[in-house]
Amino acid sequence: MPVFLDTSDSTFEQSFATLLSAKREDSPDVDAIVAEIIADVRTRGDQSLLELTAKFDRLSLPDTASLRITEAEIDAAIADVPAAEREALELAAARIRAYHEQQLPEDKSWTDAAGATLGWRWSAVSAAGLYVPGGLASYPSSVLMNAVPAKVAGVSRLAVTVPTPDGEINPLVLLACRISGVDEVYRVGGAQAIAALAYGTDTIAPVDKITGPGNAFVAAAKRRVFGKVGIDMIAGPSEILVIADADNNPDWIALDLLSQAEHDESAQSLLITDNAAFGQAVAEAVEHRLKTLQRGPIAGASWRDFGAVIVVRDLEEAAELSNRIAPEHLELCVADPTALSQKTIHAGAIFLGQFTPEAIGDYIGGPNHVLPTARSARFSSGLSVMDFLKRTTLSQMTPDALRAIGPAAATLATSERLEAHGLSVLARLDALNR
Ligand SMILES: NC(=O)c1ccc[n+]([C@@H]2O[C@H](COP(=O)([O-])OP(=O)(O)OC[C@H]3O[C@@H](n4cnc5c(N)ncnc54)[C@H](O)[C@@H]3O)[C@@H](O)[C@H]2O)c1
Ligand SMILES: N[C@H](CO)Cc1c[nH]c[nH+]1
Ligand SMILES: [Zn+2]
Repeated sequence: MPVFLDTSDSTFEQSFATLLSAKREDSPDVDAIVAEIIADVRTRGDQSLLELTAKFDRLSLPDTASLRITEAEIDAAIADVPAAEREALELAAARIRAYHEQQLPEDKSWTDAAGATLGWRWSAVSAAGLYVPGGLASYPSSVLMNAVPAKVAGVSRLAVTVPTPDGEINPLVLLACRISGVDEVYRVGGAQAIAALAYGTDTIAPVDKITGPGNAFVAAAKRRVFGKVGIDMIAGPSEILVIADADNNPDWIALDLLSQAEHDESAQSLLITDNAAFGQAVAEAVEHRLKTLQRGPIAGASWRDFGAVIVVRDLEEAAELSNRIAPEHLELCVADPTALSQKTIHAGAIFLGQFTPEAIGDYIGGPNHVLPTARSARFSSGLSVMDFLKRTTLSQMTPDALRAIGPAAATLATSERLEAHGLSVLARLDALNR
């Protein structure tokens, strides 16, 4: 992929199509392994969890009771968390909670002209399961982003599964569980954790909805249990699109692009600018910063590996391209970000103005950082309180309401050749007219 694309070049559409089509599929091998693991957990329950945990996480547990991380173990693990990290996590949780409380929808009920009382009611799923990836890939912030909305929605039982490779766990993950009100934590990972949450074992009671990111085995397992339980989404590699004019600090923009690139070697970081010289300055700043990064998949990499600069004629064209990209994260570093945001309608999350780096949204802003990737922002949204709620419709007829609309129901039932349907209405109408 060339680093620079220009919409006025004749080859632009072809290069842009290549950018859009970059995606990752799970291999059929992974799916076959996952199918076997799920079947084994369904048949052998906790015994299968113990064996798979020993095999994949190199952790031999003495008995099934130790699959659960006890409150005392959590207390011990979080005791030494430095105050600054504890306070930052607490501030993040409070801000995420306050934001998600605003999302709570209202029940509705009204009586229409026929006299029918109609409406709907929201209620939380009874139990939710949250998968937290293990090892270095585990983010305490992601625990908050999943667990807090579940609790705000009113989920009464929230169970977390997290692999503990070689018995190790990030204490901040446990602290985030504690702060956000998680009820149970299990040291189980991979497809076996998803199977246990979906089907239940003697130790892990089944849940109704599973959320949370994970590797290819976790993603394949979530796909397979969907239907038995609800799932949030299958999160792909991170993406960021920055639209910036020349009135920006190239180094700030370079760091924003790198902030998502460092999540994953398949992450994508794009800059759209109406000023070619500014685009060049950002590309140079990226290369410079890359030399100084010590850790992660992009240390030592080149900008060419994960990003591109697209030079456009004007911001109108930038908005059009942005809508075709439908990025997970969209930063608008332009003079009037609000005006531009009204034109950029397909994006998971929008960050307005040069003082709103995307990293604020990852941790502390308040909105959720679990967002649609791989262009799915065209038709879906980030995780929210709504993911843990369902809507039940309500209808109540009076005799007059049944007299008014019942005959039409009976007519439609007859036209669909559903005799009992029609009779269930007509029997009541007969009684009312007697
Ligand atoms: N999108 C996000 O917000 C986000 C956040 C954090 C992590 N992630 C992603 O989560 C993933 C974390 O991956 P991870 O592997 O470190 O942790 P993980 O917890 O997702 O997976 C570990 C588990 O995978 C299973 N596994 C590993 N090899 C296996 C094999 N050969 N056969 C069957 N099962 C096997 C094991 O059960 C192991 O416990 C990464 O892909 C990362 O990008 C995404
Ligand atoms: N940007 C990631 C996916 O949107 C979430 C994250 C967690 N920690 C830091 N960032
Ligand atoms: Zn991030």
